[in-house]
Amino acid sequence: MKLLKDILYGAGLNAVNGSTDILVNEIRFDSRKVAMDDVFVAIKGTLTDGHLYIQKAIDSGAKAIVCERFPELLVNGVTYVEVADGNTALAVMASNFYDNPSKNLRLVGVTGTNGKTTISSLLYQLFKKAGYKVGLLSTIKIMVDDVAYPTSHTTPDALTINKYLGLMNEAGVEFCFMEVSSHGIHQKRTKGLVFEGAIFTNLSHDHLDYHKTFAEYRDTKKVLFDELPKNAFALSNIDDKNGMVMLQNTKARKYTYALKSFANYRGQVLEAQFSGQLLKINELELWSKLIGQFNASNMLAIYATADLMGLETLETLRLLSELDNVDGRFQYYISATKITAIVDYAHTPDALKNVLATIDTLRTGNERVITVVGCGGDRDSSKRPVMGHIASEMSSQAIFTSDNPRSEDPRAIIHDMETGVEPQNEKKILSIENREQAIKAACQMAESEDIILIAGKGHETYQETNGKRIDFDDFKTVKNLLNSLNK
Ligand SMILES: CC(=O)N[C@H]1[C@@H](OP(=O)(O)OP(=O)(O)OC[C@H]2O[C@@H](n3ccc(=O)[nH]c3=O)[C@H](O)[C@@H]2O)O[C@H](CO)[C@@H](O)[C@@H]1O[C@H](C)C(=O)N[C@@H](C)C(=O)N[C@H](CCC(=O)O)C(=O)O
Ligand SMILES: Nc1ncnc2c1ncn2[C@@H]1O[C@H](COP(=O)(O)OP(=O)(O)OP(=O)(O)O)[C@@H](O)[C@H]1O
Ligand SMILES: N[C@H](CCC[C@H](N)C(=O)O)C(=O)O
Ligand SMILES: [Mg+2]
Repeated sequence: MKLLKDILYGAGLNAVNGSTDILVNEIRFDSRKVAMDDVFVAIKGTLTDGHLYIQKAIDSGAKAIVCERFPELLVNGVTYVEVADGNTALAVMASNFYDNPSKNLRLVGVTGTNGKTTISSLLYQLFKKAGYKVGLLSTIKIMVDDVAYPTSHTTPDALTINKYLGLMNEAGVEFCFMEVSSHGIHQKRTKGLVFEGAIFTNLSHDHLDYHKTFAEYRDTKKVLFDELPKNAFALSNIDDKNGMVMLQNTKARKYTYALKSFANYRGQVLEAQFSGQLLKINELELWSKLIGQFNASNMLAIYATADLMGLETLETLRLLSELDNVDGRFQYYISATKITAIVDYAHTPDALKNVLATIDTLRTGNERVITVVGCGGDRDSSKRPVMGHIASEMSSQAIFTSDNPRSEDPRAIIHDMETGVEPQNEKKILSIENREQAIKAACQMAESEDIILIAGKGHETYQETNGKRIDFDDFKTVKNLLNSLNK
């Protein structure tokens, strides 16, 4: 139990009705989860408005309500607190509730369209290898040092974030790396966290269903940098045209990294092969098992962060060369007949283009590239024709299929992808709604030395249709199919 007035410290109160000198049990923002003596925070959402459920929360035992406007009828014995913004109040309250755990961590946030999971997971691995206790909040999982927890979001809600940061405090964790998604920033899930640094990777087409315009999407990401304290570091990829924009208004110390332009941390690919690449970072050389220009950029961001956080240079280079790819990011399997199957989480046009360009640089002869790809339902539909175009243009054969159709008709999603295919590429495409059948068709078509790319789902172990998740794993599926087809 905690005192309501302590939890509310800094939450931006406009008005109070009732006493805040009361003990409350838990903070809840979903009336369906409220129990006796909880405080309920009403949030205006995208589908509904938490203010509609205030009475329900009280009926379930809430003894305090935090909201943006008081209901018409106030219930005796319940404390009502009016705040300017429900999401901000929730984040501040969550931080107070768990004793402001971010203050006791060296916390770094990673934002950008692509590369967040790769960079934060590899930073976690790097600092672990260097002997520290480390935390991670990523799309794939949450790590409290060695203990893994499942997660449903890239950047979870503020209560979940602070709960895990609190567990990290208890476990003696010193460093924590977290992905900061644009939804997370927009919904203030990270508000009030004390960051030691922030990293910007890149910005390309995604989530325009939610943010409406590219400028709004960019400005949302920028908020992470605008809110950094003076002693923090702001590290940005200036190969990206929005890299400098991120640094424009920050009070933090500014650092840049780039493969193509002059920057504090400059990188260059000296040599590339399937098993890895040799990079030059400033005047030093680094071997990386991760390949592709985009991973050279990721390695540069990781090296720079380690440097800014005080890790010793030569030790960093040695440990970086040992790091393995993250699950579902360019994860490959070579079959008995030398067909290479690559599973990659490319679910944006830019990522798909990059991964296909990387595959192209690794081709040594006439190998064919067969791409299996779909686009998510209930997500930005404007990326579908663009991804359809890229897959058909950059592959020898593209098979369009389903990738978490959610509430949408999978055939309609595939149709959206098909509209992006140029007439000259039409003969290169095939549409197979069932993802397993699509992968099977790719395996049947492939011959020795050919490359199969299965894009979009990466580490995911499910296919989501109409709110139901069935087990599905691209990597296991392709491996089993290649074996059972004696390929
Ligand atoms: C679009 C979006 O981001 N939605 C998030 C948002 O939900 P919402 O705005 O839809 O909420 P709502 O359903 O309108 O409800 C409003 C409020 O009423 C409350 N409510 C609702 C019903 C009821 O009976 N009682 C009640 O109290 C809800 O708990 C909520 O507080 O707030 C919820 C709580 O934090 C999130 O779980 C939810 O994520 C949904 C499930 C989601 O799919 N989000 C994705 C798009 C997302 O956030 N993705 C990013 C990654 C993107 C990337 O990296 O590419 C992420 O960080 O994971
Ligand atoms: N720096 C980068 N630039 C462009 N593409 C990248 C970069 N890093 C990774 N990718 C591509 O994007 C895909 C997703 O990478 P990753 O999971 O690291 O991104 P993310 O930002 O965490 O994505 P999400 O928004 O889903 O959390 C990878 O599988 C790869 O194809
Ligand atoms: N973080 C991204 C992941 C997309 C992954 C793809 N497999 C899909 O389901 O659309 C999102 O929630 O939009
Ligand atoms: Mg991620």
